[in-house]
Amino acid sequence: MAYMIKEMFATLQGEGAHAGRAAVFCRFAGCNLWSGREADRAGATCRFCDTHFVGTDGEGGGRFPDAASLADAIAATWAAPGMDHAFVVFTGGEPLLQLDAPLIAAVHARGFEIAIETNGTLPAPEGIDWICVSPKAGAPLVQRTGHELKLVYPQPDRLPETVADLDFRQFWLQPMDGPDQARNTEQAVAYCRAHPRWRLSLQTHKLIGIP
Ligand SMILES: C[S@@+](CC[C@H](N)C(=O)[O-])C[C@H]1O[C@@H](n2cnc3c(N)ncnc32)[C@H](O)[C@@H]1O
Ligand SMILES: Nc1nc2[nH]cc(C(=O)O)c2c(=O)[nH]1
Ligand code: SF4
Ligand SMILES: [Mg+2]
Repeated sequence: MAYMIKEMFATLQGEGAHAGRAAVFCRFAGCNLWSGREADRAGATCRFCDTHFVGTDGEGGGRFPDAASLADAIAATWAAPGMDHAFVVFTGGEPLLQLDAPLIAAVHARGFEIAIETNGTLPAPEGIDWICVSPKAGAPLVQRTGHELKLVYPQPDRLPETVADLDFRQFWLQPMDGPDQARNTEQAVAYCRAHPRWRLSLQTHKLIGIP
């Protein structure tokens, strides 16, 4: 099948357990919780999104006709000289609308470890090495296992208590970026101090001005 990619770039993972690690980010176009149009934001299920994911017009984006062509592009974007610790993060938009077994196999064959950032509303296929689920208020949580759970905070209708006992290795609170970012960060710090299962995830790429 063809894959629609908004953008693809080499950077450091900014968030969560792998923060600071070199990675290719492959951002799929489209999401099931928001159209991506500002006019629709107020009526969307997910209203705080910080990302442009409509279309295929970004740096390194495009329509890739098959898994081999997309995996080749990901390998060409990897910026280090060898494939030691090669790492790709599939994100979006919602990557589980498109990520499938042929693409996982093709990217593994080129030497990558595979991570995903997902809203958890769709089941993840087998073979992903690191699953980060970020539950959203008002959306079903289908993918209830994984490696890290990263909750954007605060979401009054998706409290940390409702997901803290799911089968994940690590639990992160990520302050919601936007007009209340400073207050949201204070509240996330307070929550982590009172509930030590939870760690603070800062969006470090934004702090240092890299993509
Ligand atoms: C843009 S989303 C794409 C992947 C997937 N759709 C998801 O929501 O997990 C990537 C990550 O950014 C987080 N995120 C989106 N908007 C944010 C915001 N305003 N502040 C903090 N984190 C945000 C998401 O919760 C998710 O963990
Ligand atoms: N550097 C960097 N780290 C990230 N971690 C998750 C991101 C995302 O948009 O999914 C992201 C991103 O957009 N850039
Ligand atoms: S689910 Fe993810 S990509 Fe979709 S609107 Fe929400 S944060 Fe953005
Ligand atoms: Mg981002």
